[in-house]
Amino acid sequence: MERIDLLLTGIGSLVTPQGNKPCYGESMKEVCEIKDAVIAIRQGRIAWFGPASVFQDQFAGSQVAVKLDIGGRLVTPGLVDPHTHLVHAGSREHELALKRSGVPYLDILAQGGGILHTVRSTRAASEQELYEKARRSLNEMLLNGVTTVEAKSGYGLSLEAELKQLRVAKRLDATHAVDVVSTFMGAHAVPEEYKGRREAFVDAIVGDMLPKVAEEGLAEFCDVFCENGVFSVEESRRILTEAQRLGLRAKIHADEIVPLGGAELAGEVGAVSAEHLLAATDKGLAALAESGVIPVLLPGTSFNLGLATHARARDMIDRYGLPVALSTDYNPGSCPTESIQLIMMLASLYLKMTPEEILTACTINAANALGRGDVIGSIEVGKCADLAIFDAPNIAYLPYHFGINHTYGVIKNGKPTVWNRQLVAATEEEEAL
Ligand SMILES: N=CN[C@@H](CCC(=O)O)C(=O)O
Ligand SMILES: [Zn+2]
Repeated sequence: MERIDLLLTGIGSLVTPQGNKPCYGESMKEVCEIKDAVIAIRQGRIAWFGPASVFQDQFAGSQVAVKLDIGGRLVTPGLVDPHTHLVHAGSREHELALKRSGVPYLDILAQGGGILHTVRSTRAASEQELYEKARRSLNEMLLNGVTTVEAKSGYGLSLEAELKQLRVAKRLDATHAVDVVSTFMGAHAVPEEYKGRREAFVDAIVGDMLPKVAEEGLAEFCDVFCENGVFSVEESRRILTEAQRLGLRAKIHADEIVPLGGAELAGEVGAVSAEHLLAATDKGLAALAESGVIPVLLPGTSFNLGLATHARARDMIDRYGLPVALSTDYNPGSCPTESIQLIMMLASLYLKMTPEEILTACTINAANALGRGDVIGSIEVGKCADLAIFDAPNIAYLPYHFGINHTYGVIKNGKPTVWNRQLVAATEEEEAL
């Protein structure tokens, strides 16, 4: 083999889904496991992986720049978090007592709290303040084994404030080791100045915000909170269709609280993903399956909202053959956690997903929910060398031993960015310069 930049040896167990495409239904269980493995990395990409004995036989004489012994630990693809509200200011712990006393999420929003509280803080914050806060969250995610994350806007709800959020996400993508994929979500709530003038706000999204976001290349996706009292199916259709016309791909916060028909709309417009889906009907799930829409499930949100029901992952996988993905939904209201490992545990507990399905949902299916299945999400020759190293003997151990961080190391584009549980100094390129 040509020169190897980094050789990872002593991998106790390498576990990965296979291929670039989403894994549908039953195939979510079909992960590949190699014990006593080696991964060779060249120019940030995976050059070879397989059993150590085969490496010894075939490439023993290769020139290796750096060799790292993984010490018998578990290696998986870097985890992908495909649904977060990463960039925002402030927090909402003052709403905790209200929430715990049983006031519903949508009532808090209708009273001007919830998302609208975060909109006020985010509008008041400087770009640098937003950047610093989101950077700390990204560090937490990286320490959890995450190497790519999606970030939605939607706490600006005015042209300037939405652009401000999206510019911060773009800057983070350029400066932080974790890749940040941007989604424009101007349709996250109707802002106070448009109270009683919903149509005018949708006009502003379609007429002012979307064209500017597209022109400045600030987002790849467009998302809408399609929910009772937030945006109707008709309004969501109008926004997403216009976004698609401008080259953005569609995502939908669909059927989170009531079965409004968001899943059906996702199928109709050919959305890349439909997210939440707690209340999705059978018709809605069939529509996802027919159109190849990826369901992104967020068990941290139903858990933290104290709901008695969770998304029907078993039906989605077993009956509809859907390619389920998982995500934190990190946001300051319904799910203030950066911990994808907590989500793995909740997916096991509440969604009854197996460890293999959970790994697939957090890697190749999540990568496809971001349109990146060809470059990340599985350990394949030629793909980005994005890897998570866990202090765990096998993948079942991750949801089993809960409430701690199992990450020992993270390799991003072939470089160690977390090692021995610590961020490596050059994780943020800006600071390294
Ligand atoms: N449901 C809508 N949006 C977010 C919550 C945002 C917030 O409460 O600040 C979600 O996905 O859960
Ligand atoms: Zn969300």
